[in-house]
Amino acid sequence: MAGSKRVCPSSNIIYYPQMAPVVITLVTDGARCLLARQSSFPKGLYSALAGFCDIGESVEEAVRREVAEEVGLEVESLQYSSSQHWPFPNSSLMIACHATVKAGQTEIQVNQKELEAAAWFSLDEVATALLRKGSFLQQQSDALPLLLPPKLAIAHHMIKKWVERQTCASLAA
Ligand SMILES: NC(=O)C1=CN([C@@H]2O[C@H](COP(=O)(O)OP(=O)(O)OC[C@H]3O[C@@H](n4cnc5c(N)ncnc54)[C@H](OP(=O)(O)O)[C@@H]3O)[C@@H](O)[C@H]2O)C=CC1
Repeated sequence: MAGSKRVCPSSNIIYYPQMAPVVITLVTDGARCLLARQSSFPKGLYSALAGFCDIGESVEEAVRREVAEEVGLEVESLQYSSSQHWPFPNSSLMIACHATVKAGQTEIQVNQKELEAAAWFSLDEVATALLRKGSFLQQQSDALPLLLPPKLAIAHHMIKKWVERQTCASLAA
């Protein structure tokens, strides 16, 4: 709510709600997109790379740092996509970007402290995963295909946008 604040009745100090900026990046090498998972994710679920911005960083710097830290890749170019308020664990402003790495420099080095796995996925694999019917929770089972974040998450919409762009590009080619 705009203008939210609390005033301490004894000191009159005003406290405004805090919000943490988070960059979330969908990395592509031009043909594939990079998705990653943490061990805390439901089985089979992969998402875009996310991380809290550090103090003093621009969005561009945060994207480049997070991609380098989490998967050891250098971002060649990046483009802002969209944003979302995200209430978990505390209020975050998710800032979504699409990033491209150089075609010849795509070897992933997974940072095991942050991620359980990361991999490149083809347009077919991601498009098929997006089309799967049924709720996200109902899809959890032992033999799992690729699962993607639910529609309420900005990650879902970034992945969908990438599939749409790639599909248009491949039809035009
Ligand atoms: N809406 C969407 O589509 C998606 C949203 N997200 C959200 O993005 C956020 C970041 O993702 P991810 O890095 O994977 O998250 P994690 O929950 O893995 O957080 C990583 C670590 O960042 C540190 N940290 C730095 N600043 C903060 C802060 N202001 N608040 C909390 N922790 C902080 C904490 O480390 P320490 O405890 O060592 O201080 C934390 O454990 C999460 O809130 C996640 O829910 C992620 C993916 C998709």
